[in-house]
Amino acid sequence: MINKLINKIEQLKAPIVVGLDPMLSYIPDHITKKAYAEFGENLKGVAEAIWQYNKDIIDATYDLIPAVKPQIAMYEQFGIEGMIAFQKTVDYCKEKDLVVIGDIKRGDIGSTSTAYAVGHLGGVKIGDKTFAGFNEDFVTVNPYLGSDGIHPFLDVCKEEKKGMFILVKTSNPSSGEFQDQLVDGRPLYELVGRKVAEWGEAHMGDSYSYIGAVVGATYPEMGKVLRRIMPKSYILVPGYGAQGGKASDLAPYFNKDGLGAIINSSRGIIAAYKQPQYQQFGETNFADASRQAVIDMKEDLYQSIFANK
Ligand SMILES: O=C(O)c1cc(=O)[nH]c(=O)n1[C@@H]1O[C@H](COP(=O)(O)O)[C@@H](O)[C@H]1O
Repeated sequence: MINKLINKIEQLKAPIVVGLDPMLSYIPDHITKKAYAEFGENLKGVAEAIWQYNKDIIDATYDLIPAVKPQIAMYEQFGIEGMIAFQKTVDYCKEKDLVVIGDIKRGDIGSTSTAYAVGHLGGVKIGDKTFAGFNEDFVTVNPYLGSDGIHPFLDVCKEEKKGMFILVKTSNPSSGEFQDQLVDGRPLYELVGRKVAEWGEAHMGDSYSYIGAVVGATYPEMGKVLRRIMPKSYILVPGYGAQGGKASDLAPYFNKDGLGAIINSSRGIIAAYKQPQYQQFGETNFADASRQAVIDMKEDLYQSIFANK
């Protein structure tokens, strides 16, 4: 799957992931009204609205982007109905040939991690048939329980030819509270980065490992160091746009081959119509605003990162 992701990034010249993090407050009235009329003003109605909103955004952007990252919490908050919307979104994106990164941030004791890995990347055998669960292509994984929480994911990734992005240095303001603590004189995130590189070397695609890392766009200095520590790991970079990460800071996340990083934007794309620069699209044409925001992000990254290389 890492080979497919890289091929698509190269083909489209777009190291971009659109984060599908729907919030009820982003969904235009015409969509919620229709969904409520059909399914009621309840969780089923909300889930239908989320699904229709996602579908319109996917239809408007899928030809420009290699990958999407649905964030499971945004669906989980609506209970089982939200999870059905999550599954419909994953399936639809796969129909559109997008690489799907399930942002699930899991990681637990070994036996529990196995269940997470099977549920999201693998399948369960019932009788003589195997049934896939959510069936994403990649997931995000939290390594801070230690390697027994990671190994089950490594095994399932190898078997299913899928991949994962392991949290190394997260984009949020308090990420340093624990991740920057010094261990033998080096920050903890570096130690985790070294482990990601080590796991990655044993799980290589053609040129990059299918074991990647998450490093926030908001910490470019650390991104530079981590790029060197994990040369063969793809870096998923959240924090561009809504969290203040700037394209001009992102060059160090890429390798000399112009590859090695993929930049996520969620609110900046899916709720673009709410931003002043896309106001002219209006609420009705929210998906066209998202398309324009993807085009602008691609240009922004190109000008800042690749134009002078
Ligand atoms: O794993 C992630 O994707 C992630 C890691 C991280 O360090 N920071 C971070 O923001 N994310 C996710 O990336 C997305 C960022 O959303 P926006 O800030 O709206 O672009 C959310 O889904 C976050 O959960």
